[in-house]
This record gives sequence, structure tokens and C-alpha cells, in this order.
Amino acid sequence: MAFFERLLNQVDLSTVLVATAVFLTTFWLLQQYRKPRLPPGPMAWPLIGNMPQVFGKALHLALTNLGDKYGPLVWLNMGGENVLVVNTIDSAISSFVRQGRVFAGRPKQRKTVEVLLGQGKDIVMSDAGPGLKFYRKLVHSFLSSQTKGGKVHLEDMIMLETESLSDKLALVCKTGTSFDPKLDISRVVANVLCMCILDRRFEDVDDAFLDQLHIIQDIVDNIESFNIVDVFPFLERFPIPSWRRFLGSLKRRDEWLTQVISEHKETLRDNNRDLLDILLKEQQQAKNDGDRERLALLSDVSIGHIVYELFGGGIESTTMTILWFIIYMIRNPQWQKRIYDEIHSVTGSHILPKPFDRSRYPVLEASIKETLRMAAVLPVGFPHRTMEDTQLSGFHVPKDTMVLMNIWAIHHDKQAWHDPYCFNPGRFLEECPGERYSYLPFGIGNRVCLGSNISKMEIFMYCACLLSKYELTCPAGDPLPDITGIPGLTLRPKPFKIKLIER
Ligand code: HEM
Repeated sequence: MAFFERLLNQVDLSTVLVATAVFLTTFWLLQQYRKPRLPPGPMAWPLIGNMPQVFGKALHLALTNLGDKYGPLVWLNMGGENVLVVNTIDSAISSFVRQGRVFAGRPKQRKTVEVLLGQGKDIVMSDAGPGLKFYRKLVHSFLSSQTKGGKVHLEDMIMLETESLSDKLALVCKTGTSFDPKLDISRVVANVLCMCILDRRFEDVDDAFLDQLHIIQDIVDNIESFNIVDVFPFLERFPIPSWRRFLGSLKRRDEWLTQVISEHKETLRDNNRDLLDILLKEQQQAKNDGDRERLALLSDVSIGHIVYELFGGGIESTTMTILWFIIYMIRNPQWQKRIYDEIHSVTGSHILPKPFDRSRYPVLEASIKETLRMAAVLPVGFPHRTMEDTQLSGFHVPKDTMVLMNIWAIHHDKQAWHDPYCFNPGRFLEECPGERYSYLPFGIGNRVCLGSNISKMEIFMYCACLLSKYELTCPAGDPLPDITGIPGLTLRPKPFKIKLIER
């Protein structure tokens, strides 16, 4: 005791305060050192997090700006949810490929998705796991069997639709009128997917087709923008107009699918007409085997979701790509002429290329690749989720983090591309040596797009059809079509009209 009394008499108050401050600072620094280091990002506000940094702006552009400031990985908090943004090809490979399984989850479901799926399961919104693996394998093996060379069926389907597009273009060109190409393009895109998946096609003016297009649009709108019911689920009992409209669309989708599935069941034969036949036969097999697990994955509702997702998702992204191609061609007539000359030097006349001959048309192929780079139709892909705690480039990434692959930023990375905002198909023609392929329009890793090959074939044929006979222009007096687009889950071009001039 005497020792402490003597010590206290010798030490003045300021010394005690300094020592305490040093102790607390050291303790805090040690705590910080031991705490897992998260990727860098802007400071988050209580409750709203980093909403102000992205609110009211196109998401892909806001995230790209943050990437310029904070680097390849950006950490955000969106209304309480951890979000990691991946802005470069190297970090995309490190996460989605090298740690493919960990980064393959999908975010937790919200009310819109719950209602969209009902009792069923699907591919796009399903978490990684044996069910998803089973679905992906089935769909992948079917689609790749269709898109490999020598499959007369798919080639015939695409040629048939190309001819129907060609007839339509000839008709419009003859009348000399300008027109919005969206409906004609989406119809031929839809017909190939629909034939492949459901063995049916839509006629030129078909109310059933228009109805399905509206339903798809409504579903996409509701998924991409939070419906008020997602925020306050109890509101689903109230007559909120956007929610009622969404439910109405789902009812019409379900009626259509029930009809298509029951017609297929009644006419099921040994040979497979389409993907739906394959899924229904798998269902039958699971019943025969008494395999309850597989049967649960193959309920009519789940089969309906899978076919509708492939059909709806495929139409939207493929159509948007072709519309962007038209826009870039109108704005860059020198590339139109090069493609026209290429088609004519290979086929020797107005004859169209064949879907499996893409390698013979490098200029057209390069222009399509450059369109996919510039437009980045799915600018931030579909959100992923980490399935467990992990490390990425020396940073800690906790389980259940939402991960956004910023395809837009990767496609416009100044380190990888010279003048990235300039449309230049020469990049894919070895005319710009040294440019790195910071390029993943169809995603990468375990959740990579399942329809890339079929959509590439469709895009190639319809773009060839447009350019093999006509010069694409905008109507006299109209400004050039805009390249900023309408942001959302997909980046859609603003409505525009074209005029065809026969060459
Ligand atoms: C130009 C056209 C297309 C583009 C740019 C595109 C792009 C993409 C992208 C970026 C993803 C997200 C990958 C991820 O989550 O990491 C995706 C997923 C997907 N795509 Fe495509 N896609 C196109 C056409 C199609 C077509 C025609 C189909 C169907 C036949 C299709 C079916 C799917 C499916 C089912 C998924 C989800 C895969 C999963 O969640 O495991 N896509 N696509």
C-alpha cells in the first residue's frame, strides 16, 4: 500500500491522462488490426447506408464512378445489406471463377420473387446447390446439342425466321416508311426460342405474342425495381395498382403455361420435339423411379418457371442486343458498308449466310462483339451472394454479401481498352494489338449464361439479314438514335425509328 501511495504522490494528473490515452489508442489500433479488413468504399450513413451515392443515377454508372475512386473492389451498404462491387476482369476471375462455388449464390428472396415463383423452383433466382446443378445440366446439354454444327433443326428454324424478317423488311422498304424495328426483331427472336423450348411459333400480328411480351416486360420491371410490397409486405392485401398489375400478369403467364404443358403431356411421343418434352419425360422417369427428391424439382410449376425464364430472359437480352447493333450501325455507316461488302464477297450476291458459318464473316462477328462490349446489355449481371466467409485480394468478404459483377465497368476499363467509349469493331479484328479482352457479356463462372450460343446464332443471322440488302439510316430530320439507354436489369435503347434504303 505504501508503495502505491508513494507512486501516486510522484505521478501528476497529466501523466495519468497521457498514459491512459496511449493505452486506449494502442488497444483500439490492435482491435482494428485484428478486425477483418473489408474492401474500401465510401462511408455509409446510419440506416440508409450508401443509398445516396447510387440513388437517382443509372446503377452501372454510379458503381463505375465509385470504382474509379476506390478501385477494383468497392464495399457498400444498401439499406442494411452488405454489397461488394467487382469492377475489373482480374477481380471477376479471382471471385467468380477461382472461387466459383463461394460466389455462386443468389440474394435472399423478397416478396416479388416469392410471388413470381410460388411453390415452384427455377434457375435464375435459385441458390447454388444440387437442384440448380441438376437444372443447369439438363438445359445446357439440351441447348448445346441444338447449337452444335450439323443440327439441321435449329438451323432450319433460324433460317425460317430470317426469311420471315427479310419478307417484312422488303415490304417496309417498298412503302418507303420509317418504322420502329423492336416488335419485328423480338418476334423472330422469340420464335426461335419458342420453337426450341416449346415447339410453337407466333405469326406476324399475333395478340398472344403481344400479350406475352407485355407480361415479360411487367415481370422484368417488377424484378428490377423494388415494388413497394417488397419493402412493406403487409401491403400485398391492399389494392396497390402496380402490385395488382403484376399479379394479373403472373395469372396470364400461368394460364398460358398450364395450357402449353397440358397440350405437351397429351402429345408426348418417343422423339423429343423441344426442351419441354425432355423435362416432362424426366418428370415421368422420376415418378417411375419413385425418386421423390427429383420429382420435387420437376413439378409442373417448376418446369413452367424454367421454360418461361429461358424464353422470356432470352427474348429480352437478345432483342436488346440487336437493337443496339442497329443503333451503332446507323451511327457508324463505314462499318455497315464493310459488313455489306464482306457478306457479298463471301456469298457472291444477296444470298444470306448460314447460322453455322459465322467464322467466314469476321467483320460482322467483330461488330457484334463490339456491340455486346459497348452496350453491356446486362450492365451489372444478376446479383450474386457469397455462400460463406472468404478472402478476396487480401480483403475479408463475409457470408451473405450481395456481389455485383459490374460488366459495364469491365467493358469500359481504360486500362484494358484504348478509347473504351468509341465504337470500334477493329478491336476484335487484330487491328488494335495489345488490347486485353476485358470482356464478359454473358457473365463468367458457375452462373454463366446458358443461352449464349443460341443467342449468338440468332444475332448473327438477323444482323446479316438487315445489312445484306439495305443501308440502315434514321428518318430524315430525326436525330441519330441515342446511346445512353434506359437503365434497369437490362440496358434498353430508347425507342427509335429506322428507314431502309435498298443498296
Ligand atoms: C445477348 C443475349 C444475352 C446476354 C447478353 C446474356 C447475358 C447473361 C448474363 C450476364 C447472365 C448472368 C450471369 C451471372 O449471373 O453471373 C445470364 C444468365 C442467364 N442467361 Fe443469359 N444472356 C443472353 C441470352 C440468353 C438466352 C437466349 C437465354 C436462354 C435461352 C439465356 C439464359 C440465361 C439463364 C437461364 C441465365 C441464368 C443462369 C444461372 O442463374 O445459373 N440468356 N445471361
